Amino acid sequence: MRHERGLLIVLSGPSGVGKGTVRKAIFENKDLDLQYSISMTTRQPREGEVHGVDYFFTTKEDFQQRIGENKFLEWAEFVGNFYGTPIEYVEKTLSEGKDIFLEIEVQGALQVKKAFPEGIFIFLAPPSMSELQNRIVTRGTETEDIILNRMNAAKEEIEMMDAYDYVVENDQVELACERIKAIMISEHLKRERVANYYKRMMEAE
Ligand SMILES: Nc1ncnc2c1ncn2[C@@H]1O[C@H](COP(=O)(O)OP(=O)(O)OP(=O)(O)O)[C@@H](O)[C@H]1O
Ligand SMILES: Nc1nc2c(ncn2[C@@H]2O[C@H](COP(=O)(O)O)[C@@H](O)[C@H]2O)c(=O)[nH]1
Repeated sequence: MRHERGLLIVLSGPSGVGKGTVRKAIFENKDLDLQYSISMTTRQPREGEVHGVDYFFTTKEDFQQRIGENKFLEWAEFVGNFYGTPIEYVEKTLSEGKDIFLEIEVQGALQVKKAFPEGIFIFLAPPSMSELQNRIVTRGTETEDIILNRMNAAKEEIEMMDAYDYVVENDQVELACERIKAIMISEHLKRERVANYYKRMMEAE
């Protein structure tokens, strides 16, 4: 039996920890029937990024107008750019009983937790700060200044780990994926058990 609304899963953590890499690996498994929430950003596209696949790229003016129109479930300014989760797709997906997966930074995740306390909040943690820096440098997409700012943000973000339901270390991509899949399966089973229990109670009355 499937509960009526889908699950909202938030994967968060510092820049460069591997959220995108792990998320793409999770989405390779089509059995999970998971929808990805494509964020909107004012950041310039990186080489190879596609509008409507990686992000919806937009201007600061358009982003600010959307904030005024309450078009975001959450939004945040992160190291000089705006990022936000379009609310309409999230609501539509959940109301169709499908699970939705958000990959966002920490300020945004905490906003979502207030709006959706029933969501599943997963913090992806690096094996060490030096490995985090190594990953973001090796990715080769950011300037030295931006890397420094993102590493400074990472120190504050790591302090918020306690606010999450789960902490998953991304030591190896395959292991991190397996841990996240196990969390999602276990959360589904828990909700099904609760729903079945209530159904039995109602039938017994
Ligand atoms: N477990 C891992 N071991 C080694 N390298 C990894 C691992 N996971 C990801 N990486 C590498 O680390 C770099 C950063 O990964 P990725 O872009 O997925 O991070 P991110 O958290 O999505 O970053 P951002 O928040 O800036 O978008 C990439 O070059 C990726 O290949
Ligand atoms: N609060 C939000 N954060 C988001 C969203 N989409 C992505 N992000 C996070 O921003 C940083 C930087 O991303 P990058 O692509 O410029 O490296 C990273 O932690 C993303 O996960 C969002 O909609 N809201």
